[in-house]
Amino acid sequence: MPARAATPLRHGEEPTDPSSQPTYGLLGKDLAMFSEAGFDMDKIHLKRNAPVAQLYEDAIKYEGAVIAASGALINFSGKKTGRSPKDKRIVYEETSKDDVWWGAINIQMDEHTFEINRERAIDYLNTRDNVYVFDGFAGWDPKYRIKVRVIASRAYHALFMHNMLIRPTAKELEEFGTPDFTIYNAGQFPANRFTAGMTSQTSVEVNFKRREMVILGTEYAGEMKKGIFSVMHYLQPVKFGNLSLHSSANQGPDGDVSLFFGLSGTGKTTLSADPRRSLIGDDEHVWSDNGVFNIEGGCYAKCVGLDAEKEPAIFNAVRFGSILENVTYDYATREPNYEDTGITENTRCAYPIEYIDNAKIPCMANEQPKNVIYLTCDAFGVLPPVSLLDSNQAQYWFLSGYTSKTPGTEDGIAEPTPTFSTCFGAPFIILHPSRYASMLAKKMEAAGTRCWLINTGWVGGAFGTGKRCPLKYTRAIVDAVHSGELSNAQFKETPVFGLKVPTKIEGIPDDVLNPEAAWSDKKAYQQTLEKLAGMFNKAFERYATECSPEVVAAGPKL
Ligand SMILES: Nc1ncnc2c1ncn2[C@@H]1O[C@H](COP(=O)(O)OP(=O)(O)O)[C@@H](O)[C@H]1O
Ligand SMILES: C=C(OP(=O)(O)O)C(=O)O
Ligand SMILES: [Ca+2]
Ligand SMILES: [Mn+2]
Repeated sequence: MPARAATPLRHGEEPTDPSSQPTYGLLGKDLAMFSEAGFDMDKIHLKRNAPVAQLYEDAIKYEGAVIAASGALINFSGKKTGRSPKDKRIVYEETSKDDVWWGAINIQMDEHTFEINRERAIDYLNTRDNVYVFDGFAGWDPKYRIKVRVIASRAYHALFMHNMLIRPTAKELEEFGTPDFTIYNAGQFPANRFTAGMTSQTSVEVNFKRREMVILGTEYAGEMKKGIFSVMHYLQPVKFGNLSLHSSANQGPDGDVSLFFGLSGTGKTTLSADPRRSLIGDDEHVWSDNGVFNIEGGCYAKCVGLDAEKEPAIFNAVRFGSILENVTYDYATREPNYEDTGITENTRCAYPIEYIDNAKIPCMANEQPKNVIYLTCDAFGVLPPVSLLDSNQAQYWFLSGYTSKTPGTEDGIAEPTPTFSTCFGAPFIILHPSRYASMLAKKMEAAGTRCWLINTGWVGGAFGTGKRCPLKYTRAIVDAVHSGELSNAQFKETPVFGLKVPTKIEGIPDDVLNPEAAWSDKKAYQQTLEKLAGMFNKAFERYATECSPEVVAAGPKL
């Protein structure tokens, strides 16, 4: 932690010279940078890397935040409580245009429109009394990390990125210099719908040439962390030859590393917080020649139904410094109500990674992953809770990215919605999926990594009739992967999908392991299975020319 001011303050006092404090002020050379960017430095009160308590006080004073019984800060993100993928754009410019996979995920924006929106964001920030800056790093490996600057209108957004980026030491902050990437977050201030190319009041846009991101018309804090993830999904492969991963990662007592891929809400954060293993990170990683490193300095857990018994590590991370987003609370006790989905089902908590007891700091491992786990949330309830994939299947399932979108994580999603989210994170990829997939296949082959498919979604019937696979069973399956029990198991191949399913796992009822047995209506099971297989075949058509015939053949057979 950086040093604090030497002069003790009395109640209500502000430091007379905030710039004398390394954690708070700005040096002369930094100030010039802000003036050049268009900030009205005579007018706004710019707070850089402000102390956590100061951000609390400002969020309470100006934004209506409250303090929860455990000391966490409860905040609300306003109208938007999930990401807005339809409003995300990438600037079309000569330095990156040949690498970007243009289309519905990476929607083009022209340079001029970006500049209009950037100016609009800065003009809005100039109308504020307080503007918050957080300078930090993305990427724990010093060789591959980038310097990120966040400029925001809300204290809660600064605290969020304080938690989610890697916090600099006082010395690193003093020597920070020019950032590699800057986010201008104007929060609630809308885009102008009459600006060419704007289709709504929300705009989240990335410009690789200017190394900037602009956010207008959404206060959902997740846009910032996933925005930096998109930046890393471009920079790591293109500039460093590294593979960026939408996965969590942890490490066992013998050093073995596991990666858990999965779209939002499938279980990356929950399953990687494991008392028997140290946590490397819950969401965004990079696989380099040296091993695996986390991009972030914190975690962003879903809070719906959060329970002290079932998820103790996450429950106990909700304390002073953590941000609860869109969680309601009891007025008298200030206890959060994790059952209430009145605002959104996508309630969240953002906390620094060291709030998890067995976090591995620095968050990296000089080991090639031994196990890769694909988490799929199958809303049809026909995929087995666990199966072993061979290398062709591993590539096929990664490109397919079959899962479901969970309620609330994206604007407009109200119930689990089946989707093919390539690379288990389509909204965040920048390059063509086959570039990530072929890097992954090479790395897994070189390291002899095993690949498992785990269905954290429905069992015994589809969403509506079946139930979500109980967490205790999924945890038992993950334990069986790590203990080696599953490597030595007997497997049986399923019809249609050709998945190798273990015939027995300690602690898991046989009818859970075998989805057909779990469905009471066998005919409905068969029909649903075939329907899903048809969806796979259709979805894979677009990748058929991008991979080998063996990979294409690893799909379902009807
Ligand atoms: N079998 C299961 N496996 C994993 N998560 C489950 C399971 N059943 C219910 N859940 C719930 O689903 C959610 C998973 O969310 P999370 O771990 O935050 O996903 P991600 O990190 O991939 O976005 C949590 O609220 C968790 O309690
Ligand atoms: C934060 C998000 O995802 P995840 O649950 O993967 O962290 C998100 O999709 O907005
Ligand atoms: Ca101005
Ligand atoms: Mn997560």
